[in-house]
Formats: sequence, structure tokens, C-alpha cells
Amino acid sequence: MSAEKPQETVFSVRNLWKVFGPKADRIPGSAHAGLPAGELREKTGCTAAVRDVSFDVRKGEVFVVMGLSGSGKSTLVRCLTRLIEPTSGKLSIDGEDVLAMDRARLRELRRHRAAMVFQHFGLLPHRTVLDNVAYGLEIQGLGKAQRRAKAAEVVEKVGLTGMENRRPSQLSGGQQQRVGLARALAVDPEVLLFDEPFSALDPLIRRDMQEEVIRLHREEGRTMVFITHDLSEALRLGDRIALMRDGEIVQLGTPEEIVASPADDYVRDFVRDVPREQVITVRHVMRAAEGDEAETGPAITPGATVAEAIEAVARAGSPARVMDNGRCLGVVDSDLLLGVVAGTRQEEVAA
Ligand SMILES: Nc1ncnc2c1ncn2[C@@H]1O[C@H](COP(=O)(O)OP(=O)(O)OP(=O)(O)O)[C@@H](O)[C@H]1O
Repeated sequence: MSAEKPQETVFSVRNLWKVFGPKADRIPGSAHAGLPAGELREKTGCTAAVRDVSFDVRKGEVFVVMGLSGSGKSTLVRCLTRLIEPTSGKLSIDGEDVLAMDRARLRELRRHRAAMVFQHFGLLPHRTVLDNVAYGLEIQGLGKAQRRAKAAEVVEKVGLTGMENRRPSQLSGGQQQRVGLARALAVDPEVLLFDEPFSALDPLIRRDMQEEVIRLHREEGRTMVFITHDLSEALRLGDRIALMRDGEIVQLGTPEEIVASPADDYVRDFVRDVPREQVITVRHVMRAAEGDEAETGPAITPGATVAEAIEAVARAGSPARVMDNGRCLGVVDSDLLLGVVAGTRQEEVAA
């Protein structure tokens, strides 16, 4: 998760709908379009898995799609490469209209530009780790020596060195997922799409894999779209999170925006148990410096979390200065910080 990113758009999605059921294409824009899911199903027999959704995925960000089971996450992300055909709306990648792509161009999109990492790894059981990783390159038509060299490089990148010649059945779940990740990485795609890749893994290995994704992202800055139903995973990985309910995006924002300024009661409920001090940063909490406060006290960055600031303030026994390039933006004292922890203070975080 890098702090500064260019704002170039990779995927641009506008008013996208995916409706399953009879005469699905008649639903968007009709009088039925706004009906709650149950009523829509009763009246039309249709399910609107994705409803009038608009967003951009920016270059270099980790864009998380989060929501409960059935909220439309998988359908939405599969629509991005037309693994599921959208019912209506606009969709482009790097400015190119995805809905206008012919079969060859679509194949190229899925093989080279937006590779998917699935929950059920999709590994070939009779092939070695190295050959599984090289598989995508084989489809691309790369020669054997070249693809083995590239595969070996990626195997090392995901920490599987020494296991090149094992078969998938000789690996743990976490290791198998690393192979799946390596296979997607091997084709050097512009975007990696993750469909709940870690949900079958036990918590410790899952944490390991999350760290792996964060590390890879730090090293490479590759754009990632990551589906999860797990809030802590979303908060840990996401630069921005789109929170879905019944096919709609109910809030799109940074983890901090979502935790500090939930858009409605649904989101508020969702984030209620999040330790706010670990997500909210001091730039949204600080007050103006008074007296000589701008010259004294420990220095912290505007991006420091409230939890980090509490530590600094406690250690120094005085308010901390929020410093940016040698300039004091404001100060935080223990009253302010503890107010955030207790939830008695409402930060103003524009969502
Ligand atoms: N092929 C299909 N035909 C009919 N309805 C479908 C189809 N695929 C998905 N749906 C419905 O669309 C809605 C969204 O499903 P989707 O799988 O996208 O949700 P999800 O958020 O990814 O759920 P999960 O976390 O359980 O995978 C659900 O109500 C689902 O039943």
C-alpha cells in the first residue's frame, strides 16, 4: 500500500448492471430497477447481482471489493474481463472499450492484461510447481527455455524456491495458493484480480498470504483488485474499498474514510468493531498548535495512526507535533487521541 499514487485510471466502470433471469436486459432503466432484491425476484424472476455500479480502479492501487455473501462481488469482478457478460453499462480498460472487444482481444485481455487468482487455485495436478507456473506462458506461446526461466524467477518471488519439482498434492494450502499467485504473476499482467483467494486458508496462513500480497504490491506497485468478505482483510490490504450490498456499492473510500465516516447505518454496523485507533490517522484528529507547542514535543507524520500517536505522546509526556516537510501542521494531545479510542470524538474525514 503506497501512500502516493498517480491517478491514472485502469478500469473505468459506469452504470454497470448484471441481471440474471428472464428478459434480464429489460430491467436496467425500467420501473423495476429500483426494487429491493426480494421484490424484484418476485415480480420479474430476476436477480440484479450488480446494480448501476460506477467506479474507477486507479493505476497502482489495491482496490478491494467487500461485502457479505451474495452481495455481488464475484459477479462484478468477473464482469471486468467479461467472464460474465454485463447486462448494460460502460466498461473500459486503459481507455479501451471492453464491451466492444472481439474474442481475440478479450483473450488477450484475460491472458496478458488482467490475470485472475482464484480461491480454488486451479492447479494442474500432474504438473510440477514450475510447470504450473509456466502454464500461462505456454498458452502465450513462449518457448520452453524462456518460460522455465521466467517461471523460476516468479517462483522465487513468491517464496517457493526449492519446491519447483513438487506436484500440487505435495504442497500445503498456502503453498498451493502461492503457486496460483505465481502463475498469475508470470504473465506480468497490468492488473491482478483476486477472487477471495485466501478464504479457504487457516487464519495464520491467511495472514501470511496477506503479508505476501502487501510485499509484492510494495515491490512492484501492480494494480490489484481484491474480493473479500472479510473486513479486517479489506482494511489491511485496501488502498480503497468498495463496500457492496445487494448489488450496489454503498460506500467507496479509503479504509479510514469508511471507518471514520460510514455512509449509512449498514456501513456503521459493518465497521462497529474495528479498532478505530489503528485505522484513523492524526491528520484528521489534530488541532492547531498553541503557545510553543509547534516547537516542542515529539514529531510524528500526518499519516501516523492514532495508536502510534498515543505511544509517542505517552513516551514523551507531552503533545506530539504533526510534521510535514519540516512544517508543523498541528498537534495531538492525549485528550484528543483518547477521544478517538472512546468514540466520543467525531473526525471529519471526507468520504
Ligand atoms: N448464474 C447465476 N444465475 C442466477 N443468479 C446468480 C448467478 N450467479 C450469481 N447469482 C446471484 O447473484 C447474486 C450475487 O452473487 P455473487 O456470487 O456475485 O455474490 P458474492 O458477493 O460474490 O457472494 P460470495 O461471497 O458468496 O461468493 C446472488 O444473489 C447470487 O445468487
